[in-house]
Amino acid sequence: MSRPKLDSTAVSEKLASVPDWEVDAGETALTRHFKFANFSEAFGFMTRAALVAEKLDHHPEWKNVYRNVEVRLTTHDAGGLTGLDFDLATAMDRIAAGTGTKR
Ligand SMILES: C[C@H](O)[C@H](O)[C@H]1CNC2=NC(N)=NC(=O)C2=N1
Repeated sequence: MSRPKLDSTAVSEKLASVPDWEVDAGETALTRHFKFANFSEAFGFMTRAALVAEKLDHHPEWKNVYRNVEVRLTTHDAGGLTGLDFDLATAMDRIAAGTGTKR
């Protein structure tokens, strides 16, 4: 699935719907740090998010340390941010909200 790279205006507009995420200076990626109650919650989040990512055919760059999950979203094919990154960010927010996220 090919999506157009978003310009600065579109990125700003879409960021309003995922306020817990940050955009890097070059507007190439969305990042968010999730902190869960324990490792099981963190890994459960990753498992559920992985299934959504596979369904979207859009995959996160992420790192898990104990109950922390660092996520970076970018569209490699487009060399920047596309609607898919915001779709996956929205899905991750929804999943985390259901698992007792601690920030
Ligand atoms: C062939 C397949 O659709 C592509 O390689 C997909 C897979 N997952 C992907 N994930 C991300 N984050 N960016 C991509 O450009 C991408 N491309």
